[in-house]
Amino acid sequence: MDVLPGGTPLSWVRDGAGLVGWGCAARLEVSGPDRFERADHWWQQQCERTEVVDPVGLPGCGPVAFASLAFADHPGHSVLVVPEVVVGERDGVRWLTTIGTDSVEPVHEPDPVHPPGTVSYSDGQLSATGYREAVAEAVRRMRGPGGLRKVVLAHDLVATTSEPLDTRFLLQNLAARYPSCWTFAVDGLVGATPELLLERTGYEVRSRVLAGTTWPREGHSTEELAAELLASEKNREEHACAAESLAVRLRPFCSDLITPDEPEVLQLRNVLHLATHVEGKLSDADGRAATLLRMAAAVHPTAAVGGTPTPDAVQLISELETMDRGRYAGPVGWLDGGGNGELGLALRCAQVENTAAPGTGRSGGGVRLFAGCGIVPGSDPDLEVAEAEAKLLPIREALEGLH
Ligand SMILES: C=C(O[C@H]1C=CC=C(C(=O)O)[C@@H]1O)C(=O)O
Repeated sequence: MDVLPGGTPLSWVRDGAGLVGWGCAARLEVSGPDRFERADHWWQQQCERTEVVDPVGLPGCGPVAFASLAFADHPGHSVLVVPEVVVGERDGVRWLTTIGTDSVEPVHEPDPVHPPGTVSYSDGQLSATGYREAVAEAVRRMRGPGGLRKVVLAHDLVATTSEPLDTRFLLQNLAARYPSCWTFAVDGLVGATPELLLERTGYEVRSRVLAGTTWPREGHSTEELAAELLASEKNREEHACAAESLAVRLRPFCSDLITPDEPEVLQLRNVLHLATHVEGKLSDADGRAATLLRMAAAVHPTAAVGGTPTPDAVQLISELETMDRGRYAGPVGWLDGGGNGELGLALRCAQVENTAAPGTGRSGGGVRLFAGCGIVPGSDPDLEVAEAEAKLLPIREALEGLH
């Protein structure tokens, strides 16, 4: 991450390993219900046209596309960026890839990272009060007839910085505080997600499904919070919906799929989640295993970000949230030319929109933060507002440079 120049960096880093990139050798923007399919087709074409010299041969070597897909079929656009330069690290091996040009000065002394100055917050398209009402309405509907088991509702918050935002400031702060999360940046969407939608390495596929949350409270030890979370019927129901949705839709691609019966607890600085690790072996019935984007199209949106049943939940999200999620809660990550890649869910993130800082006459920064919560019939709207606040903390603290 330290090698990234300013501008619009690309990142997918966890525990100091992963990929960072910059420059743009090729770019695709797509939208609509067939965005995954079109992105998949485009990437395969790019790879076919590219002559590759790769003496390293690890996943992530050779040409790479950083991808960030819109949550919804409408509205929202999805982006794939093939950087000119990629620096990667995996299993202690470091490499550098240049794409599309010989003239790039690959790794240079990057310009210094600029702090964002003072940060102020204002309501986004859906305020915390509006969010509470949306959650209460969802609970009312779920307690009536209709059969909706779960819906994930989110809201946004706008942060304005007195100085233009240097994305690297956010990336470095997020990676320092959340090393076990995937710190990502693709086309101005920046975050540190704990949730892995799908990882494909050769014929192996993995997922880390998260749903069901608690957060640190005074007078409660981490062990007490974890035990309470595991025993909470409401959180177990939220989690079961999410784990089921992933497993049921991933299974047709696999000759073997292992889904543990019981969730574990994942502990982060700001929250604790119920977590299920799913592992599978891809089948190659037609001589080729499914591509990562094809599988992502089938599993998205899981009930970690959508709900159960999916069509009703997605409809209710668009009715009650009254905001455009953009690429928040969509798949984000990277793909290589060999079919390997990792796609997380774009959570604990913000969309960077550098704008004029109000009243200063200077160019400052604008960032839209997002956080959402799984709502089930047993949800308490006040607690969901507090949970969303806890999920906004990673970006807020990274913006404010808190240690
Ligand atoms: C939708 C978000 O989180 C999801 C992932 C983990 C736990 C969740 C929950 O307990 O509600 C959410 O399903 C978010 O962080 O914006």
